[in-house]
Amino acid sequence: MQLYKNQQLKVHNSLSGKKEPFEPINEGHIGMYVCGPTVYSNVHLGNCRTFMSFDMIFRYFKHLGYKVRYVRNITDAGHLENDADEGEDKIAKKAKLEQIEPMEVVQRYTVDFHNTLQQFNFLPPSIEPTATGHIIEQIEIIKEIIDNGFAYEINGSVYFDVIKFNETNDYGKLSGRKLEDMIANTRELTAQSEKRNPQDFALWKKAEPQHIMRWPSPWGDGFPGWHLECTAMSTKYLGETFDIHGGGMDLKFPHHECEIAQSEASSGKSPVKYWLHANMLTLNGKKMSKSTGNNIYPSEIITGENDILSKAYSASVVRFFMMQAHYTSILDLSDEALLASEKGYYRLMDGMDNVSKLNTGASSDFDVKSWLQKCYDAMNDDFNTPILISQLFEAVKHINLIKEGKESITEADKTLLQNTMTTFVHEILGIENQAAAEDNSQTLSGVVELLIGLRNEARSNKDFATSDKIRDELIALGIQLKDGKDGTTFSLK
Ligand SMILES: Nc1ncnc2c1ncn2[C@@H]1O[C@H](COP(=O)(O)OP(=O)(O)OP(=O)(O)O)[C@@H](O)[C@H]1O
Ligand SMILES: [Zn+2]
Repeated sequence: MQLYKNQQLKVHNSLSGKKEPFEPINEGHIGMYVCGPTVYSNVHLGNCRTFMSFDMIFRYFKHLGYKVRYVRNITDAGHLENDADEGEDKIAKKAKLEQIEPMEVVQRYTVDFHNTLQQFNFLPPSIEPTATGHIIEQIEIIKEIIDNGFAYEINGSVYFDVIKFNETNDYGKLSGRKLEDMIANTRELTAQSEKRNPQDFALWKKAEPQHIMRWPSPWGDGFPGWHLECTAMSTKYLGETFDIHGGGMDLKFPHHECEIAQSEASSGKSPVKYWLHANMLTLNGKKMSKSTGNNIYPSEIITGENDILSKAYSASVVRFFMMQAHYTSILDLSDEALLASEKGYYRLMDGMDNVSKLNTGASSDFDVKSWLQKCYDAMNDDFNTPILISQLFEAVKHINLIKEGKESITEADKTLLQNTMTTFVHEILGIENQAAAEDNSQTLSGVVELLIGLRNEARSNKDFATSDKIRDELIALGIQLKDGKDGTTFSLK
């Protein structure tokens, strides 16, 4: 795709609070980091919404022709139960509860995360680093921050000195908070706290003897602070200053504020040009959240096994529902909203099926080129997917009128319309045609059954060269045949 289409692309930068023209640091290239999940439990639909917003953004950048390096991490250590650097490590706590190794917890929920995202047709990120794989990098950053005078060691732990940092830098510029207000509003330090000030945050925590996830460091055995992990992994793969940092709104403070402070205190540079924040999915008007139990899991929606919704909804319908809201708006999940999305989804898929069957004429009543521009205008206005979808329905309206013979379209416009619909719906919004996918899988089953029949015939004729050839070539295509007493079955590898 030609780069001219992004000339007007604007993105909402949380740092300035404004929509700004998007200009990458290196022409034609984009570095994007998104905070990944802490893998201590199954991802709920709220988590999925944030990752889906950035999947759509990743897809659009790729479509515009950028070379994108998209880094989304896995937090597999160091995320404590609360923001005050107190409480247990979320993963260690779960491991104790289930009487398994912390790394078994990590593996179990990383697999769940990947499976869930695959169901929703996500593209994999370019790099998916883990926090525990980057301990050395984190220790190096802590040393720099200490050397620059912005952190102190106490009792085997290292804390970031927020008050010292704020003397020369602005702590709070992302979240719009003022340190004086934070100090005024903070409760007194608890007696057992070793921090100099309640606003200080942990870069490194000393591991108590019973803490399993521990690494050696210049300050003794311990583990890294959650905020530091993202600084280490983003700068390692994207550089000291990169284009986009994303995450849910709930991470703006303290997590992202601390990331800025850590970078400024180590490299002296502001780490990110554009901070993008996705808004929350709510249920009954409240944020979906693991800790409060106010949530629904994707598998519960797809199977319909839940007490909240009246029926099951497919992953494609759920994705369509999410894309109908702007990524910076709150979205509430309800049966009515999903039912409406389901109707809309099928109307859109029918429209797309009908385009190819349209009769063409000498002129067009539908100005496809200016419609196409409106689709780009919507996406270039801070990825406005609801406006884009209203444009897609505008096209469906014309498709139906052309089908009924009330309007006409030229062959060239029909091709452009068909290609544009496919591009925006499948490639950019990532919405699949569920029925077509099911049809394809039925066709595949039919073809494999036919080959199994031919192989059986060859075997009964003692033509083993042919029967082995069919089996081996299917294996090469990723299809495994299994002979049992009830006949031959197949599975996809
Ligand atoms: N209700 C929600 N809607 C949208 N995004 C959410 C929601 N809840 C969490 N997220 C996002 O999911 C991502 C993964 O976060 P993480 O694994 O740390 O979840 P969490 O904070 O433990 O979840 P929870 O808030 O449910 O306890 C983060 O980017 C976070 O902003
Ligand atoms: Zn992060």
